[in-house]
Amino acid sequence: MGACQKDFESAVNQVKLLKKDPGNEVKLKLYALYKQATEGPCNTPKPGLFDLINKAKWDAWNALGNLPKETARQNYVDLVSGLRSSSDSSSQVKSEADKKRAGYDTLVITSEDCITKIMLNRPAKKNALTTQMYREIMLALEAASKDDSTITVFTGNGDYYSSGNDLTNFTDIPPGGIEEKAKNSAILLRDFVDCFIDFPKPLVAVVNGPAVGIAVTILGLFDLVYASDRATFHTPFSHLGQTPEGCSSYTFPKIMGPAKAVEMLIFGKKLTAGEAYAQGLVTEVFPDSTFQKEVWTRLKAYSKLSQNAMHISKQIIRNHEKEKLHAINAEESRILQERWLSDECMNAVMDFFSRKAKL
Ligand SMILES: CCCCCCCCCCC/C=C/C(=O)SCCNC(=O)CCNC(=O)[C@H](O)C(C)(C)COP(=O)(O)OP(=O)(O)OC[C@H]1O[C@@H](n2cnc3c(N)ncnc32)[C@H](O)[C@@H]1OP(=O)(O)O
Repeated sequence: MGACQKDFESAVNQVKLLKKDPGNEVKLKLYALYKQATEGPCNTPKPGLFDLINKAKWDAWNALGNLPKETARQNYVDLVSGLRSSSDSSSQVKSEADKKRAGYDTLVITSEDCITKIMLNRPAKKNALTTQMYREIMLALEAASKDDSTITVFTGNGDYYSSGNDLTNFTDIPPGGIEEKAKNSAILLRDFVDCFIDFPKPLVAVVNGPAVGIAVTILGLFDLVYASDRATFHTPFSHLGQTPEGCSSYTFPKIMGPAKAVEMLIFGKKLTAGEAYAQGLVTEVFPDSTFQKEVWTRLKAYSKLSQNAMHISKQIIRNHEKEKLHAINAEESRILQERWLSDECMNAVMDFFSRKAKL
């Protein structure tokens, strides 16, 4: 039986009494279901690119498509009921999420010595990027662009930097179907990459281990890339029926020349850290045993340099290409939206999961 208006109103009140912050993804789901249950399908204008929070809310609501109001009401009540039972059973235990900077479930963000560090934090999944993670990274970049740090650093927790897009993003299909998912994912990808193109402060990647897919391509938009000698750089797009993103169709040929870019982006050649350094993708390689110590000593020294001079220098170096990069990003995202619906891509994703199932 569907939830009645009274159940729904009671669930709305219970949300305000939750003991534990349910995290951004759940809050977005609650928001979207609430709007759908009370107002029906989203038909308000889409917020601007830099209005990140309202845009994330709009995306979440819009993703519900034509879900009937009654179903949204029931889903809201079910979600709140699940949150209440998990919060009751875990209230004694301080969860991992509580220890992190509030509001991020998939990242650990710290600020020290004028450096904001954004650490990808799904080590058991090799820091594969879920849709929640893409959104949290955008929010973290927005916050870092405004905080008083001089430098922003990305790194990964565990043995991987990141294994790229989480392939479960392909299996989590909403009621609107795969076409709608592909459309929304292309918007998400475009917005995600735009945040890197526009990021105003020096952006540093501390590549602690292997990097795959979008975790590699986006490096072309970073200002410094430091790599452990354990790191590798792999863009297996053709193996996955996919095509380059992160503006790499432009930045990689520019950085390493077309011949080497083609080896990586079309043929999926995996580079060692030394090879990536030789091609100009990596600024410097360090032995893994001293990697953290050497890199952070260097970054702490850099972070004391004049903040304004560094930011203005970055604008001078990057600004004249921004428009071009945005156009390339839009085109790469548009092409991928089609690719994701192809049999080649679907079969490659299924292969990954069926190989896992056989192990
Ligand atoms: C309808 C359209 C929706 C699309 C939504 C798209 C949103 C934007 C997309 C932007 C475009 C991005 C493109 C890319 O990034 S392409 C690259 C994608 N990545 C991969 O293909 C890597 C896949 N993973 C692997 O090949 C291996 O896991 C890896 C070599 C990374 C490590 O192997 P190893 O044997 O050492 O470890 P495991 O495989 O056992 O991994 C441990 C657990 O982690 C899970 N895992 C790892 N990586 C991923 C991943 N990328 N996606 C999902 N899951 C991943 C793995 O399954 C293991 O999990 P279990 O312990 O539960 O088995």
